[in-house]
Amino acid sequence: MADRQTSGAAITFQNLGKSFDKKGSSQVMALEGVNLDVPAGTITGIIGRSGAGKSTLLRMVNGLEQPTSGTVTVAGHDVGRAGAAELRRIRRDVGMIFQHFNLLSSRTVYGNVALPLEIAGVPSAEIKRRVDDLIARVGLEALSRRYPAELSGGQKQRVGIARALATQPKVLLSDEATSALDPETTQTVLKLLADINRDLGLTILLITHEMAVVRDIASHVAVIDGGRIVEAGPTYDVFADPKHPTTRSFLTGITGITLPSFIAGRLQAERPQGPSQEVIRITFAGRHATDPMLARLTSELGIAVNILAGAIEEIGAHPFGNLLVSVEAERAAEARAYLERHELLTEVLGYVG
Ligand SMILES: Nc1ncnc2c1ncn2[C@@H]1O[C@H](COP(=O)(O)OP(=O)(O)OP(=O)(O)O)[C@@H](O)[C@H]1O
Repeated sequence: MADRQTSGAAITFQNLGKSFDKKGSSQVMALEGVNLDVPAGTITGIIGRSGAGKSTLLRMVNGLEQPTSGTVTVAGHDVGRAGAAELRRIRRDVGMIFQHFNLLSSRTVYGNVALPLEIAGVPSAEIKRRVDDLIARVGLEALSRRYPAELSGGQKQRVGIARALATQPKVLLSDEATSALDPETTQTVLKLLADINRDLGLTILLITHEMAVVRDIASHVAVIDGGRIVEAGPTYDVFADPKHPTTRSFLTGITGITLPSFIAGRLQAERPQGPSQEVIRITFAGRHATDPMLARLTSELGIAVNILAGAIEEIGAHPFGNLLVSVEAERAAEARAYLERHELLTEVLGYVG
């Protein structure tokens, strides 16, 4: 994860709004009152559910959409007010990669990466030098004569990344770039993006609906919900102390820990009659992440806790973990209140009789 000194904002959204005309009379407010600084040199993640406004926000950065109100500033340029020539300059400074790669099927790997340079009128010897360099940077030297149809998804995205870097941009926009990839390939592409961020000092603004992507590479995060930024800051701070329900719900599922099948098969949503256990997910973060809270729950309140599954990992060198536990349903509310008082997050998953 990038954790570098930053020098000001690479992108600033100021009081940004965007509405679309809908068929009939009403309007869709895709974005409203968005204020956000994307610090230069960071990898910043924008996370939100489908329809939250992520793509619209991203598309404003390179002028593919115009704001209805407010401004987007990229490296000092007001994108919404830029004339044609200034917009061309901005677009050279802002590369973009896509979920479905958007490669030209009739061009080879080399041809796809060369395209932006051909359009910019770069001399062919210079194009060859730069394209060879870029293809090496993304590890595709052996495949430069292949066509997109002959590549895996991860290889196609590497071509997309090389092409986006061709004009030596200051900012790279990533539109769900790993959403179509399997988990292993996702990791290799995220690692490549992190390397590029570190080596080139490039600012990366990525949109995603997966908190795991944010956890893995973003030093900063903004959570978008219903067209508004509901929470933003350094990733660890947001993970350690999420304020908004949307952030909390994104966080609870990210470790991928699942209940053992003997419990999952018996889990019911309503508390049954008679003695039962409440199954709870506990998210550990912040200053209490490593405290022996469950032992204290038992010794201070006399509530026994059964551990069902768990994992602790690091986010930006800080501990962050999830535990699935069960406690006697009768005393579960008391147990959850105790844990919440000590700044742990709890979520009721169900009951077993
Ligand atoms: N060109 C358009 N015309 C009309 N409405 C639009 C247009 N583009 C987006 N919208 C609407 O704006 C809202 C935000 O859409 P947007 O595509 O930015 O969301 P998103 O968070 O990127 O969603 P997803 O993850 O599904 O791509 C949605 O209600 C969408 O229907």
